Amino acid sequence: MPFATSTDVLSREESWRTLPAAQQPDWPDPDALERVCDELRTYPPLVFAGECDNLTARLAAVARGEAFLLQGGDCAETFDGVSAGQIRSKLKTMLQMAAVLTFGASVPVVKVGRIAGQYSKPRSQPTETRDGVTLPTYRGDSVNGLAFTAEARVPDPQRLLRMYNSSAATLNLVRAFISGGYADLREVHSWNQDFVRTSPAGQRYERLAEEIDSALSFMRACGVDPTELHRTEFYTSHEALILDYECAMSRLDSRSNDRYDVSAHMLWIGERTRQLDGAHLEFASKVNNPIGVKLGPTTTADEALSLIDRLDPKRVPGRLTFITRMGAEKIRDLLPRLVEKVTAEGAQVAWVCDPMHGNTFTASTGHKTRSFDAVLDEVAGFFEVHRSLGTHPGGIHVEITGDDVTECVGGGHALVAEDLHQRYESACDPRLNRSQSLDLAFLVAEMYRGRGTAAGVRTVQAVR
Ligand SMILES: O=C[C@H](O)[C@H](O)COP(=O)(O)O
Ligand SMILES: C=C(OP(=O)(O)O)C(=O)O
Ligand SMILES: [Mn+2]
Repeated sequence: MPFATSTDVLSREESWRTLPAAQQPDWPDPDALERVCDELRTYPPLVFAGECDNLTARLAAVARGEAFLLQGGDCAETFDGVSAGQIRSKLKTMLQMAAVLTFGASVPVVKVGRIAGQYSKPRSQPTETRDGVTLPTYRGDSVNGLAFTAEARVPDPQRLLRMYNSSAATLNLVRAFISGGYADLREVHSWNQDFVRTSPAGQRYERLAEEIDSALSFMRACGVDPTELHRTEFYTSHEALILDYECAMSRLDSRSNDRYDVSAHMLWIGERTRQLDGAHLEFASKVNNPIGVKLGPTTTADEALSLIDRLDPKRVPGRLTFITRMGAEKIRDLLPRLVEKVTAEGAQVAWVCDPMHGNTFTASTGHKTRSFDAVLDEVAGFFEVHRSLGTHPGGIHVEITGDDVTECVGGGHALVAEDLHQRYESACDPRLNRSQSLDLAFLVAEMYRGRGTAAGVRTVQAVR
């Protein structure tokens, strides 16, 4: 029995409750919330502390420059999205992107989904107005409903139980796919079956899959068929936003007596909740999972150093990942100073680029969107900065889906604003669809190999 569940022990670790917690729901009935949290505290962990430590070790390799992080998935998972088809299609897209990056860039890829727990959303505005009616904003399925009705928008703590159950069901299927052979590299063609004929990205992928096949056949012919090729690791992550939930899901590991948030392998703190004197940092500082922090364009180098002191005082490589999301127009100006100061201080963090959240805009049609070119440009800027400083561009953090949605403009099919209404299905931010995601993976692999400057990669894209 790896975890102690005594509430006496748990209550010692609630120091975050004395600090201001941004972006928390206005739960109408605090007693109902408390009853839900009491119940969550009795539930089994979704992940095991040892798995979190394994991910820390993988992220340490990223920080040392020996591996690349691919972190991706929905902006907001939904309870309705917990179906075999949708889970398989998200996993498939991540596996295809990882195959492209591993083979195309010759680097081990650490795969982390925004999955099995990404149900809570921070928002820019507390309310939303449509046709003169003002209601509280949607804060993710863990809090309230997306439907624009007064009833749906009331925060309901019962949803936190559904978050746990939906996370468990999703994770169960992900684990089954991973251990049952679906993620075996020998399946590299089958992930593409429903895709290859219809899409240039699918056709390009098919050619790469053939090369992987040849390489595997060559290795087998040489008598080498290492089991590592048939085993894949896949980890889960989400934003640690609703602290009552995350705290109720924290447990002591009986092996080490260390505390872990067992709702996911990795947690990150968002741009809107990373205040140095706030509750989210306090909570994250008390759990041993690998932690990410989003760094937006207002982040100062001193803030970055203070974040390291708070979250990684022992300087454990792999513990802390900085996920920068500056915007394509700002990254080349703002990132160098952060990286320089952090590097000079001697802290070994993993640097990862989120090219989505600094590049959101409202299209002429009223849809919240992102342009594939801006996404690509931010990644290119990220590579340029790290290359010029001699530091490691450690990965990408992206909002993607396995479905053929029309949420971001540009990419291989050159979607335009007028296309967005066709399949705009995101509950929150616009995601890259499957073919845009694969396009991105190919271009990132080129940048990683050093062949792709920003301009060069844009030319490759234009002539395809
Ligand atoms: O994904 C995240 C945030 O919730 C989102 O970017 C905020 O979007 P908003 O400006 O629509 O609230
Ligand atoms: C809210 C998000 O990002 P950020 O905190 O960077 O705005 C997100 O990742 O969905
Ligand atoms: Mn988002």
